Amino acid sequence: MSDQDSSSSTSASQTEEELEMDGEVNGEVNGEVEGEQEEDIDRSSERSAAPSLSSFSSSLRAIIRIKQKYQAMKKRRQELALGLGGAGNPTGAAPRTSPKIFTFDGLTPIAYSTLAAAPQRKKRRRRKRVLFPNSGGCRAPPRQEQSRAKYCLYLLFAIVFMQVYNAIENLDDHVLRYDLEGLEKTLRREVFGQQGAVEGLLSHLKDYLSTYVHNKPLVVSLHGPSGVGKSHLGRLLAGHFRSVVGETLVLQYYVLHHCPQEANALHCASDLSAIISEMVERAEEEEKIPLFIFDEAEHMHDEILDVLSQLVASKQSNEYLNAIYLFLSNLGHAHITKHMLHNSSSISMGMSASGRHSNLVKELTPILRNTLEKLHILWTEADILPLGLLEKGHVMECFLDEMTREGFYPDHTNIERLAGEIEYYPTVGGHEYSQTGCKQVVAKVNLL
Ligand SMILES: Nc1ncnc2c1ncn2[C@@H]1O[C@H](COP(=O)(O)OP(=O)(O)OP(=O)(O)O)[C@@H](O)[C@H]1O
Repeated sequence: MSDQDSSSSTSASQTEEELEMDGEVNGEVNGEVEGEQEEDIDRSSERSAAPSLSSFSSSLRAIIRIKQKYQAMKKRRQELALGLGGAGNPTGAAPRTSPKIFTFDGLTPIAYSTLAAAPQRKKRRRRKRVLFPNSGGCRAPPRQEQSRAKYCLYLLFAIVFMQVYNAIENLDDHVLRYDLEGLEKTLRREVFGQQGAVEGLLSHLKDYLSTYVHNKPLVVSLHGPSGVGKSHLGRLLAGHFRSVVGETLVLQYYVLHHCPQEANALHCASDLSAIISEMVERAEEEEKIPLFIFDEAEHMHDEILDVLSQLVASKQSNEYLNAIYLFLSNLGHAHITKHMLHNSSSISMGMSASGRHSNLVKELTPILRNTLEKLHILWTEADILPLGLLEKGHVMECFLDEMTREGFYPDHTNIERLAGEIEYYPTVGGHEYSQTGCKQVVAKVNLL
C-alpha cells in the first residue's frame, strides 16, 4: 500500500473512531444533531475524495464503511428507543430527547423506604497505627518519664499557697479581734472637729495590729491645746481596748494622780516599770497587745520618762515589742495655736477636714518634734499627731452631746447662747476658734 493509501486509510479509521466515540459519548444527542452529523460526514467524504483514483477508491471504501457503521448505530439506537420509551410512539421514530428535570413525584414511599432501609455504610474509624522508631516498632506510645521534681514543685506551690492563705486568715483574725471598725465608728461619732487626728491614730493602729511580728512597740503622742479632746480620745480608746483585750491589759496613767509628789518620782518610776513588765508578760501569754495611756504627759517627771523610754526602746524580749503606748499632752500647744491662727486664712474653705489635718501634720510635725526632742529622748521614738483648735460649731456639738447625756432638752437657741459664752480667738479666714475648746462645756451644762 502506498503512503497516500495508508494516510487516507489512517484518516478514514481516525474519522471512524471519532464517530464511534462521538456515538458512545453523546448517546443522548437528538435528531437534529444527527442530521448535522450526516451532513458533516457527507462533506467529509466529499473532502476526502482525492484527485487520484486509488485514493478515491480507498476513501470511498472508508466512507462506505463509516456509512454502514453509522447506519448500524442508528438502527441500534432506534431499537433501543423503541424498547424503552417507544411503546407510546406509534411512528416508531426515536423520541426527541429533552432535558430531564428531576422531581420527587415519581418516587413512591416504598422507594423512600428502600432508600432509608439501604444499609448505611458505617464509617469505620481507622485505627491509627503509629510506629515509634525508638520503641522497636511497638504499637503503644512509649511511656513518658514522669519527673519527680515536677511533683515536688506542685507540692511546694500548694504548701506556699496554704501558708500565705493561713497567714492572711490569721492577720484578719488578729485585726478583727481588736474590732478597729467598731473603734472607728465610736471615734467618728464621739469626737468632734478632730477627724484628721482620728484618722491618723486609726491608721497607726491598723498598721501595727495587722502584723504579728514587731521590731518596736507602737508609740503615738497626741498634742494639742487645752480642751480639744486629748483626754476624751484617750478615754474612748481605753474603753474600747478594755472591751477587746480585757481590763487587766489596759493602763491609764495620770501622773498628777498616780505620782503627785516629785520626791517620789524614782519610786513611782520603778513601780510603773514593774506594772508595765507584768502587763506585757501577761499579754504575751494571752497573745494580746496591751495598751498604756499616759495622760498629762507634760507633768511627767524625768525619772518616769527615763523608765518609759527604756521600755519603749527595749529590744531585750518580744513582749516589750508587742505593746501600744499613747502619750497625751499639751506640749507644743503654742505652736499649734499659732500655726492655725496664722494659716487659717490661707487654708482653702473647700478642703476636707482630713486634708486640712494632713497639712497641719505635715507642717507642724517637724516643729513639734524639734521642741519635744529637746525636752526628752522619749519623743524621738514617738509618732507625733497634733490636734487642732475647735471651732464654734464643734463647741455647739459638745453642748448638744453633753445636754443630751444629762437629760436636758437640746434647745438650739439655748445651745447657741451657751456656745456664745465661750471665749474665741478673733475670727480668721471665716473660722472662729475656741480658746478653751470644749473644756467648759461640762461645767456650763452642770449649771443649767
Ligand atoms: N473634740 C471633742 N469632741 C468631743 N468632746 C470634746 C472634744 N474636746 C473636748 N470635749 C469635751 O470636753 C471635755 C474636756 O475635754 P478634754 O479633757 O478631752 O480636753 P483636753 O484636750 O484633754 O484638755 P487638757 O489638756 O486641758 O486636759 C471632755 O470631757 C469632752 O466631753
